Amino acid sequence: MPHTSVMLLVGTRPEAIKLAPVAEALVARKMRVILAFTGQHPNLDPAAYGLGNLPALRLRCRSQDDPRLHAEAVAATLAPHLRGEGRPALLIVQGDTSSALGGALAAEAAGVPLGHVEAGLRSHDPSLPWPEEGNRVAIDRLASLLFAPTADNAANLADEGLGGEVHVTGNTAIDALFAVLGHLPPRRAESGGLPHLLVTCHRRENWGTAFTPIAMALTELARSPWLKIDVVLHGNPAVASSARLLLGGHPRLRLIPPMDHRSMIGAMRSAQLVLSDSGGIQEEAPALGVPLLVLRSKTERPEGIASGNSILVGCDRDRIVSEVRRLLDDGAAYRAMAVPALPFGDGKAAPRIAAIVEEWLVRQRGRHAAHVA
Ligand SMILES: CC(=O)N[C@@H]1[C@@H](OP(=O)(O)OP(=O)(O)OC[C@H]2O[C@@H](n3ccc(=O)[nH]c3=O)[C@H](O)[C@@H]2O)O[C@H](CO)[C@@H](O)[C@@H]1O
Repeated sequence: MPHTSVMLLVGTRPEAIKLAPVAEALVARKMRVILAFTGQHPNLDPAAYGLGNLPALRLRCRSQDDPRLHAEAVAATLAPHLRGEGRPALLIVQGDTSSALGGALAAEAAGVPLGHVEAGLRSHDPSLPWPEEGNRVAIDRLASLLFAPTADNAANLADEGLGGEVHVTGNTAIDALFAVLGHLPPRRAESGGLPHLLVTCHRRENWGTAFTPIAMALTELARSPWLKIDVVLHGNPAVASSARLLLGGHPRLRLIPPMDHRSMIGAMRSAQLVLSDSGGIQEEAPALGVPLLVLRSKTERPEGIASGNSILVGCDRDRIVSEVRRLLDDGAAYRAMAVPALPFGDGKAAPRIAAIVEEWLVRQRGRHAAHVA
């Protein structure tokens, strides 16, 4: 009997956000979906992402200081679930986390075909971001089905001459964004309030002392009494503590606890400018038409820069301060960046992925039947 279920592996908040539309689209095609939560973000609530009603495994792998250990723990804990009766026909992982790498390694060990959502993103520098760039390359090598968000991502995969099938689908982040926008009230016209900066910063390369120049830039900007600055803390206590240490108690810098996705999109939509090192926010900001300054020296998402919605400012204090001031002073430059654009997808990535998976499963069953005959 061929196995018919599709397993989706979820480790972190962005994976839940980006795989929820895929789960919904697979279920809409009457496929059997099972979720596997690795525990990388231990407080992840499936119901908050619309994933509460599907059968789920909880692997409870604690996040580790060394991401390779987490990947190994996920691989070892997941592997038994990929064998025997519960064996899925396909394991789908998303993005570049240690959980996703662990899932890919478990699939390889158990001989379960692997699908990779968000395949082909490359910074072309294994150290930036580390370990994510290496994770992406390793996962793509193991995948049979590679769902590349953009044509550039597919070109990266073609350059590497991989064995799996590559499909350009768009990024499911935009599906998730559109679903959230459908639940938000219409955007209100400018109320004449203070210009508002929204900041997130959590990538490993900006942890600890590396956060200091960013914190100094924010403190310098906060000298302007006409500017409102909100810094959204990350759920990882180690990351949030740097922000608390360097920015806590400042009268004009507000530190906000992590928000649910809907509140986060609402906050982005009402900000003049977003400063962030997040991958997902690089995808969402252009679609919202909110100019974004990317707090990284390299990005695997150049599409947002090419569309004119984002600028790569790195982590230099003076550069961050001067770019923020320039955009707030120069109305024409600001308006040029504030034109909504969809360089990462049209919001229909998940139905495309589900259709490809269904067709692929039919082909696999055909092969199995031919083999048995
Ligand atoms: C190196 C790299 O870039 N890797 C990325 C990394 O994720 P990331 O950098 O995108 O991570 P975050 O910034 O945590 O998540 C972003 C999402 O969270 C929402 N958000 C944010 C703050 C909040 O308070 N509430 C929220 O709801 C926000 O709107 C957005 O949707 O792993 C992903 C999975 O594999 C990969 O796709 C992705 O390459």
